[in-house]
Amino acid sequence: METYPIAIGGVTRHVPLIEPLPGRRIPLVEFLGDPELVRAAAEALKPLVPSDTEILFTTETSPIPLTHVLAEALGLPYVVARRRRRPYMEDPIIQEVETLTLGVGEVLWLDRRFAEKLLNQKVTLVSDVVASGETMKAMERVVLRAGGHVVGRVAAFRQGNPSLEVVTVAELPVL
Ligand SMILES: Nc1ncnc2[nH]cnc12
Repeated sequence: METYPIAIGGVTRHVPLIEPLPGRRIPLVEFLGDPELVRAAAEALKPLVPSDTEILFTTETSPIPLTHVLAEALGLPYVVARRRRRPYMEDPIIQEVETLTLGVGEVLWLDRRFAEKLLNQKVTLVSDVVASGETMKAMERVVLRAGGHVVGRVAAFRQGNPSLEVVTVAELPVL
């Protein structure tokens, strides 16, 4: 399989090049199962999180370890939006995502007991890769609908030109 070198915080990985849509090849970032890469990215992101942040907000799945390590380093709690409905969810916030970066339509689900943690809180959104920006936009909608305030948006990697302002550490090419 063809690979591409990505680097963040002094750590390099040779990751698969995938073609989610014809004619558009992207390096596939994967934080799951890679504590060294997660730690390097979290260290690099830490100073970029606004200092008035009270809670972090992310989505399944790859950004979870990154957000966990970042939350620990900052001493902050975090909340995770799911990408599927879970049977135990009560009165969840359901938010559509208009994303085609990975070739799939998405929906974010946030159980009410976690939505309540965002109420009146200053929230920073955390992602692994921001490409179109549509996932971040949907995350922002979830926070607003939960009664929180977005004070920051951070992602480890930027790819192309996201449609909203996001602070990132490193750049990924679209090949
Ligand atoms: N290149 C990428 N790797 C992993 N997740 C992504 N989400 C959007 N772009 C991605």
